[in-house]
Amino acid sequence: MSKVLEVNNVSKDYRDFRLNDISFSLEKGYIMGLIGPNGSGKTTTIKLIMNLLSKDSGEIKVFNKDHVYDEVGVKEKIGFVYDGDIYPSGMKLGKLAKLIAPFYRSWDDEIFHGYIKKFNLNLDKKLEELSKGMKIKFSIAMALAHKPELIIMDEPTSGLDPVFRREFLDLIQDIIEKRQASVLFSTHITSDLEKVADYITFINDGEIVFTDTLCDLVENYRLVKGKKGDLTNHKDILIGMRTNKFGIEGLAETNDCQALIENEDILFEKPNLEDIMYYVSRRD
Ligand SMILES: Nc1ncnc2c1ncn2[C@@H]1O[C@H](COP(=O)(O)OP(=O)(O)OP(=O)(O)O)[C@@H](O)[C@H]1O
Repeated sequence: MSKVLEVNNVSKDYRDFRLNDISFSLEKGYIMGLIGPNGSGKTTTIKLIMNLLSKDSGEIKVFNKDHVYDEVGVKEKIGFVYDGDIYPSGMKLGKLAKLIAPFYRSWDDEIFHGYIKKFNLNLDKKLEELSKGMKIKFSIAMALAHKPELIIMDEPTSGLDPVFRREFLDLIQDIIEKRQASVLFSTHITSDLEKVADYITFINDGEIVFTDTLCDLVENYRLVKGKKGDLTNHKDILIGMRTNKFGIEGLAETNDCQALIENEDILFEKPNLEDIMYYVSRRD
C-alpha cells in the first residue's frame, strides 16, 4: 500500500507548549481522524503539514515528497478545509473562486458549481456575510473542486447542522470510494469518526497516545464497572477511573481484564471513542 502522508518525529516548540516528536502515517484510500482534548496539538499538527507553520525538527512527506521542498506540487494535490479564515473576507465568493482556480491545474468549474448548488451557497455574497457553517461549506466546495488526492480538514464538521453533517460524511466516503482519495481530519465529534474513520490518531498534550485502526482501538479497551471494594484492589490496571453512586467505572486494556474476569460482579463493556478519549486523557 502506498503512503500519502508521513509525519516522522516532528517537533514544534511554543513558549508554553511542545508538540513532541510525533509520528504517524496515512495510506491511500483511507480516512484518519485526529482527536485529542482542547490545546493538545491537532491544529498545530495540521498547520505543520500544510507548511503554515515551520517545524523545529523531523520530516513530513506528502506523496513521498518533502512538504516544503515540493510545496507547490504537493499542495496541488491537497484539498484543505480550515475552520479559520484563509480567504479575504470582503470578497464575493464567485470572485474568490475565479482568483484561486488558476492556481490548480485540475480545477473543475463544473464540480465547483455543482457543490455551490448542492450546498445552497450564493456566489454574489461576500465571505463576511456568511454564517460559520456556510463558510465551512464554501471551504469544502473550494477544497473539492480541484479533485484532491488528499483531503486535510481541521474541525470541518463542528459548525455544520446534523443533517448536513451526515450528508457531508456520505460525500467524503463517496469521494474515497470513487477516487481512492485519502482524508485526515481533526474533530471533537467522535461519533462522526465512528461512522467513517478507518484510523484514529490521538494526541494528548503534544504527544501521540496512539495511532491505530478504529477496529483495533475499540477491541483493545474495555469499560470496567464494579463496586468500590471489587475494583479498588485493581486500580493499577485501570487507565483513569471515576466514582459515582453505583461504584467505580474505568477503562482497562482488554488483555488486563483477565485478572478481573472471575469476579461476577464486575461488568465489561465495549467503549466508544469518547470513553477511550475521556479516560486516556485523564490517565494521570
Ligand atoms: N501561535 C502560537 N503561539 C504560541 N502558542 C500557540 C500558538 N498556537 C497555538 N499555541 C498553543 O499550542 C497548543 C496547541 O494548540 P492547538 O491549536 O494545536 O490545539 P488543538 O488540539 O487544535 O486544540 P482545540 O481542540 O482547542 O482546537 C495550545 O497550548 C496553544 O495555546
